[in-house]
Amino acid sequence: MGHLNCREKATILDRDGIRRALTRIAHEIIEKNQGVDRVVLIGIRRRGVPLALRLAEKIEQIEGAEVPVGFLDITLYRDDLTRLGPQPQLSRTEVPFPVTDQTVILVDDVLYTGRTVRAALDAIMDLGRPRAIQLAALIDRGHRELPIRADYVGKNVPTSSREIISVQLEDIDGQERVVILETG
Ligand SMILES: O=P(O)(O)OC[C@H]1O[C@H](OP(=O)(O)OP(=O)(O)O)[C@H](O)[C@@H]1O
Ligand SMILES: O=c1cc[nH]c(=O)[nH]1
Repeated sequence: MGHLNCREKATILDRDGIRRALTRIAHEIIEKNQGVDRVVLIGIRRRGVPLALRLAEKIEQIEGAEVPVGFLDITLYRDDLTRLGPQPQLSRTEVPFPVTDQTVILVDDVLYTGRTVRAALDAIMDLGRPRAIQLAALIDRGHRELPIRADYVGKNVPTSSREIISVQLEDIDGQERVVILETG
């Protein structure tokens, strides 16, 4: 990733680590929901998308049931971009199934302040009335600014605010790892 003036500090997860974390989360999703009847996955672009697809694949392998996967691009909903004014259109959003009465599992790579998730909740509420919304994050790095927590976490990583978590996935980045970068 193109983070300027960043020093790589440590690898948090390698390829196997990411795979194992997703396998565990897939099992936890099935257990918490007593199966996946009326469960749908929605990945937040960009890296929540391949993560949601991988979870769906694992759930199908474990449970033998297909779980619908949708995608949400919430950039225009972020409450720190209000200078742009109201935007009538969500770009590249695809949720081709009803969310009403479904348990929606939001999937993202990093949970930080919680602002992206708050915006995603707004976007989902605009689509219908889910039975419940749960959150899966590959990395929870702390520093929440809103009362939001994840139901499923790949790895909790205590960070300072000068650090950046960089999730790199084969599908987008050509390699598979999670690293911690130090800025400044
Ligand atoms: O909890 P938050 O403070 O909202 O941070 C988490 C979000 O930040 C990242 O996206 P970012 O906007 O950096 O874009 P990217 O996915 O292109 O890196 C990450 O993918 C999460 O969606
Ligand atoms: O460290 C961070 C914070 C937000 N989003 C990321 O991808 N990394």
